[in-house]
Amino acid sequence: MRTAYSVETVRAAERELMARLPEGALMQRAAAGLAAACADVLGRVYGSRVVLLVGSGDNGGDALYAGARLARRGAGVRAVLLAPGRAHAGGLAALRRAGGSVVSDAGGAVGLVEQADLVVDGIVGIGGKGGLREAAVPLAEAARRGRGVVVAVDLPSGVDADTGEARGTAVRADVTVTFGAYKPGLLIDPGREYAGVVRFVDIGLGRGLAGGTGPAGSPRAEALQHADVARLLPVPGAESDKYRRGVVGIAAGSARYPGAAVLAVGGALRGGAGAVRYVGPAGGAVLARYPETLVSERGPARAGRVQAWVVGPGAGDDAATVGEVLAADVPVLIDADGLRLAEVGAVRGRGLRGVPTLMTPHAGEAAALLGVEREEVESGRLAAARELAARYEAAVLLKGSTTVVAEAGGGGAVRVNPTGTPWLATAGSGDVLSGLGGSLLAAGLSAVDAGSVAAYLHGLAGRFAAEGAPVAAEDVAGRIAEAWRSVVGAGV
Ligand SMILES: NC(=O)C1=CN([C@@H]2O[C@H](COP(=O)(O)OP(=O)(O)OC[C@H]3O[C@@H](n4cnc5c(N)ncnc54)[C@H](O)[C@@H]3O)[C@@H](O)[C@H]2O)[C@@H](O)CC1
Ligand SMILES: [K+]
Repeated sequence: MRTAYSVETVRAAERELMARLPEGALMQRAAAGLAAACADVLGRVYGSRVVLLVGSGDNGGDALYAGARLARRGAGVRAVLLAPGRAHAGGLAALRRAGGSVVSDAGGAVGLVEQADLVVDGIVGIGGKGGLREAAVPLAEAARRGRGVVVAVDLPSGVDADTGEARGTAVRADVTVTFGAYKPGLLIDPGREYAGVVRFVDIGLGRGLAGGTGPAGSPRAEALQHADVARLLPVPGAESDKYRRGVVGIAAGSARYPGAAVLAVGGALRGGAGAVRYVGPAGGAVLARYPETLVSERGPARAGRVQAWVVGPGAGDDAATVGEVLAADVPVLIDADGLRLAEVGAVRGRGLRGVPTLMTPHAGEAAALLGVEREEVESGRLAAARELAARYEAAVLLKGSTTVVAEAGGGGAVRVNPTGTPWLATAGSGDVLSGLGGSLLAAGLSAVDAGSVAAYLHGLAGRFAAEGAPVAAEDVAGRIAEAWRSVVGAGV
């Protein structure tokens, strides 16, 4: 599991560690890791042109000390000071001693940045408030246009460490070297995208973080890795028959949208449930594609036993079916039209009774439910998912460039999916995901586990299907088994 901690928690752990170490030791650890990463991306340090963008805090200090190390190895290092007079004094002296030089006119440094082999972004780190200040914007833009590699110190300047929000311009890094702990903003878009490849440098915070208690001490975001997913996947025992493996009911599709039902069933069949029961007006289309489906002519309440329901994909305006499904005392996944048709009170009531519900909106649907603009959800995914999870007392999987999963009530760490691909933004791909998630719910996974495992497999399947080209939702469904095998094959 890759875990990310809030700034507050990281700071507390740093304080605890600093009290036990000689002054400046932590910064030296950070700078050594940063310099090593810079040397790696440069390949050849000697003779390379390095420009440091240096702000007024310790983030700039890290950049200056790392710059000194590179200068000692023969790089030409120049530091552009965004706040001359407030730059880290020790770091500045170290750089000068190592033969580096200082440029105090930030405005005149654009050309230098464009021509550099390496630009080190030490403008702000976890102490950053708001977006990049005005003076830094032309430099961030020059770094992006320029020919060199951009390495961000701790996190790309302009990105909010706790949320991944980027207000206005932010530095676009190729590599981010982060210290002590991942920050949520490195796992969640848009921050994740600005960060590029994230390299972790252990500065010894582990004990402070692990010892933290209460909400401040626990991780704020976590990303499953192969081994975590492998542990969560349902495995049929020798004595399992199809009913013990769970039956998932799919109440989806309409005369107008039969395809949504077919895709949801396609996802569900690959998700580990023993059988898939379909309820709705698209039974003919479903059977034509998946003859193994148990098709019922009756409504959800009389369709026969299921261990979980999926309701909503392509459901049109069938509020009665949504209400019937929500009244069942089994886990329910609500997607697409179902989200609009589900009454808040009915969903909350389930949560308060302890019956799991997983809602799977994309940003537009989440915005409609929250009564805000879509952009607001996209730029603050973590907050939006938590807010919905609190309002509905349900787990919320917010689909998008980074899919995030918040637990019912909105507290706890938010799961962030690391496997997505932009090619998954294709019609019907969400229907496959909902079937897959429902199947995992029926197999007994909790709402958060079912959602995050479904997103993980779906993302991997999407990557396998796409291989750099557009992909159809059917193709994604068809590669889920391969994704499953690759996760299990990686070993636990
Ligand atoms: N505290 C520690 O023990 C360690 C800190 N480290 C580094 O220190 C960083 C945190 O240092 P600081 O707490 O000094 O904070 P930062 O260096 O992140 O930024 C704070 C400074 O930037 C200014 N500032 C805030 N928002 C700004 C904005 N939007 N644009 C421009 N300037 C802005 C503030 O006035 C303040 O002077 C970490 O991100 C990490 O890089 C590392 O050296 C490891 C050890
Ligand atoms: K930075």
